[in-house]
Amino acid sequence: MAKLELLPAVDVRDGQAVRLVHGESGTETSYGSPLQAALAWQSAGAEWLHLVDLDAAFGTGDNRELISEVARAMDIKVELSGGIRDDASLAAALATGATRVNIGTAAMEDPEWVAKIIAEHGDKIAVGLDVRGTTLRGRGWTRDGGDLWETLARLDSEGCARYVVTDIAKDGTLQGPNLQLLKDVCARTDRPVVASGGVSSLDDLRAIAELVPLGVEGSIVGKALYAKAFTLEEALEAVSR
Ligand SMILES: O=C(O)c1ccccc1N[C@@H]1O[C@H](COP(=O)(O)O)[C@@H](O)[C@H]1O
Repeated sequence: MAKLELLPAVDVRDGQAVRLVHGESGTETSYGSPLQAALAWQSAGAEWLHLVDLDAAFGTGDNRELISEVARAMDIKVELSGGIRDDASLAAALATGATRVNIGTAAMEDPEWVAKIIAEHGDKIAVGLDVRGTTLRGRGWTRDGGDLWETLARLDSEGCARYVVTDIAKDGTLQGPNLQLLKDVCARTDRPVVASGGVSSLDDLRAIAELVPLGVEGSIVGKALYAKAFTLEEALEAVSR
């Protein structure tokens, strides 16, 4: 059976690595230098880094130069998110050498552009399905963006290669992932799914790994690593068999 990929997260706000609760602005806990965090995950054996420009996602500026510095310093694969909504921001994101980029708001607000970039860039484009219940949320998760299932069907028909599925109610809470949501998404698409939100323990990761045969390819891990609930080495070991 394929093993679950792990993507430790580095979310950047105002130049710092932070974690949010439910993705809400103002709930930041700061963890210092994004580059140091990213290098630490790489040294611990990560094969992927999930790198997010939160200011770009919230529309409160951007950390573009710092994000680029971090992405370029990595020898591992990078998934880049936050504020990628037009040709200029996509070009800047791809120019960092990121393995793939993750599109959130634009998939709801600018479907024609997203269909175009999926056609042009194939599996370099993932779409972030960030949901409360089954309602998508965009613009820093502050605005409703339509129905999950309608959007998933549309993106599937346009050839979207991969989805990053976040249950906002779980994100940053250490309350465990929404396994039912992941199963439901996998039942409606044959594209790989990356799980995001709520991982609190090695058992949570083992439970997500049980979904690999259904189509879950990876899991983002954020707060649990920063809170030292387990080490990345332990997490990689837990999902390696
Ligand atoms: O990761 C978070 O905690 C987060 C919180 C609030 C907003 C966005 C967040 N993360 C990432 O940003 C993209 C969406 O960015 P955009 O809508 O395309 O600008 C989302 O998919 C998450 O990867």
